[in-house]
Amino acid sequence: MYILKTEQSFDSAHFLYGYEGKCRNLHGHRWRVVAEICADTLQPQGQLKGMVTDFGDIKKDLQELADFYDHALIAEEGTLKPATKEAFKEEGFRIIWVPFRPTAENFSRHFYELLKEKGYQMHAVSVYETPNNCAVYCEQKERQNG
Ligand SMILES: Nc1nc2c(c(=O)[nH]1)N=C([C@H](O)[C@H](O)COP(=O)(O)OP(=O)(O)OP(=O)(O)O)CN2
Repeated sequence: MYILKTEQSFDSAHFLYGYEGKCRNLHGHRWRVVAEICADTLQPQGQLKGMVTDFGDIKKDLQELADFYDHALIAEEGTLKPATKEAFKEEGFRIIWVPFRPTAENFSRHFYELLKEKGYQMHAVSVYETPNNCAVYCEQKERQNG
C-alpha cells in the first residue's frame, strides 16, 4: 500500500468545558494536522503517472480546512453563557462553534471525515495539540476471518 502524508497547521484558542484542570481555561495551541491518504496502486498514465494523487491537491485541500480554524476561538456548542457570547460578539472576536468537545481526538476525526467527503481514500489523520501529544483517527478495517 502507498501512503501520502501532508501537514498543515493553524493557531487558535479553545477550552475544554467540564474539564477539571488547566485546560478548562481559555488557551491557545498551534494545532498540527497530518493527513495520510492511501492507495493500493499508482495512477498508470498521464500527468499523475506514478503518483497516488498530486501532493499539490491534497496540500491545498488540507490548507483550506486548516485555514478555516486559524486565529479563532473554537468553542463547543452550548458551553458559553449568552452574556459571554454577546460580549465576544460585541468585541468582534471570531468564534467557531463545533458540535463536539474540541479535543485532539475529535479534531482528528473531523478532518478525516472532511477529507473523505472530498473524495480522498483516507488512511489516518493525526492532530497535534502540543509538540509531544497527538491523537490519530483511522477507521477500523474489517478483521479477516481466521
Ligand atoms: N486525550 C486528550 N487529553 C487532553 C486533551 C486532548 O485533546 N485529548 N487536551 C488537553 C488540553 O487542551 C491541553 O491544552 C493540552 O494538555 P497538556 O498536554 O497538559 O498541555 P501542555 O503540553 O501544554 O502541558 P504542560 O505540562 O503545560 O507543558 C488536555 N488533555
